[in-house]
Amino acid sequence: MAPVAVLVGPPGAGKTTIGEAVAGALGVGFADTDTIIEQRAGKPIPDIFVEDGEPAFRALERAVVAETLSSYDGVLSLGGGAIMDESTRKLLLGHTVVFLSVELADAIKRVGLGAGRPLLAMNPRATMKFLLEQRRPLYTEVATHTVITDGREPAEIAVEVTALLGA
Ligand SMILES: Nc1ncnc2c1ncn2[C@@H]1O[C@H](COP(=O)(O)OP(=O)(O)O)[C@@H](O)[C@H]1O
Ligand SMILES: O=C(O)C1=C[C@@H](OP(=O)(O)O)[C@@H](O)[C@H](O)C1
Ligand SMILES: [Mg+2]
Repeated sequence: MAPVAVLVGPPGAGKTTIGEAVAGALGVGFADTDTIIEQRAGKPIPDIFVEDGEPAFRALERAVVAETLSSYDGVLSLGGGAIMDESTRKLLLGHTVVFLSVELADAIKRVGLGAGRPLLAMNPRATMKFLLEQRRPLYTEVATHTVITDGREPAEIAVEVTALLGA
């Protein structure tokens, strides 16, 4: 069993929003690893970062991604930093992976002051700029498809992603 598609990209790319819409269009389930992590931890992501630390979040994330990649058959959205882990990147090989790309201006507009995203809690613009530069090669490495989202409405992006999945 494997997800119909795995969505990756930086915070604000629209992985959660587009993933839900694509799953709806395909008539399949939708899962977001961040939601599963919150359920497992019994608390929201910012609380995990504050109380347990980022390494604890990343360990939980690695386990949840590995599990869902082998057992989930709907559309799966990952958290933006999941691809930082080398073992996760290896596990993505052979999957249909859609990189939703977004540049700094739109990413910042979409995440605002970073509420709910602990990495962006301080200096959201500078942090986002750094994350985009650091991670772009990794998103590209794991992607089988890339969809540009800047200046586009979610509905239009979802139609493009659904079409490239052959549906
Ligand atoms: N193409 C888009 N245009 C404008 N706003 C968007 C777009 N995609 C997502 N958003 C908005 O940006 C915010 C972040 O989207 P989300 O799906 O949570 O992104 P991600 O899961 O990649 O971090 C949400 O408020 C969402 O409604
Ligand atoms: O970029 C990151 O490292 C993170 C992105 C978040 O998910 P989104 O990309 O859905 O915002 C969430 O997993 C966590 O706050 C860490
Ligand atoms: Mg998300």
